[in-house]
Amino acid sequence: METSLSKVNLIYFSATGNTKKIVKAIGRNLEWKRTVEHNLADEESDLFQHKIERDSLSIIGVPVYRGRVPLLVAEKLQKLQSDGSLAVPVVVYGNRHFDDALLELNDMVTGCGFKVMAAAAFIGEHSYSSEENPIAHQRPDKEDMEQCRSFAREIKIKIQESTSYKMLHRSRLPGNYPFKEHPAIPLLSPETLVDDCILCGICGEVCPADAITVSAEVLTKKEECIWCCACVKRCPTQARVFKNEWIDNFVEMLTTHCQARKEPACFF
Ligand SMILES: Cc1cc2nc3c(=O)[nH]c(=O)nc-3n(C[C@H](O)[C@H](O)[C@H](O)COP(=O)(O)O)c2cc1C
Repeated sequence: METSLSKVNLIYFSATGNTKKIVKAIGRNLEWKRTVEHNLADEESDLFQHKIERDSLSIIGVPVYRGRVPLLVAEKLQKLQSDGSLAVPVVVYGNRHFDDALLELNDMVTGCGFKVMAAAAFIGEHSYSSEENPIAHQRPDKEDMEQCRSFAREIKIKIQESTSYKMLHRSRLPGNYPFKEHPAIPLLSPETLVDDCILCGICGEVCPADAITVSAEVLTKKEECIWCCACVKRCPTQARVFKNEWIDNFVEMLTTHCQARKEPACFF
């Protein structure tokens, strides 16, 4: 690719893998010589140690939680520093809505010193989707991947056509400021069915909030749990379950009202 940009950063948080898939698909289709992946859940990441290179483009992806950027992710994002390098904020939501999340991510990214050239909202399987209650089940799918390709193509054209990079103005993004409040939620977390648990430790490894410790039994710190369901989705014996009245009612609402397929939205 003929451009003065030396590098693409793929920066994401992705508890159940959808955001990662989308960000990587956009990155792949940019076909840059040098592409570096950074997982925001990785505490050791050198991402926070120095400013992002000025001649780089960062695709920054986060999932939508309750119409916002998840609090845990917001804390991490605030530590990023840029000197005016280009960024593309991307949110991934579970076919309900992304509400204020893209506008919020845009504001965070500009607050860190990035210049936003484009943004997008994609759809991924809902964290509470299951075979019995499918919500955006198995998305992103082939069509979503195709949309990642055309989004990347448009970014590429924009970069190749101009050296001054016309920026995306926040007024083009859906969402309202002040952002919707983070609602108060009950102190709940997935539980372990002791008879089915083989103490393999995978739930502890995949938990992005470090809420689970596995030794002679599985211990979950409810106050740390972000309800992401990574432990539920990755448990090899289906021993982790998130079933309670609150979640069951919520899943019923999603299953009833969020079946109509939503499509990705891209902004330039
Ligand atoms: C606590 C929580 C809140 C969520 N809130 C929303 C929401 O407001 N709108 C929506 O459409 N999806 C919502 N989702 C679904 C996720 O955005 C969706 O599953 C996304 O694909 C997860 O991305 P990941 O696989 O990268 O973690 C929520 C999921 C969780 C765990």
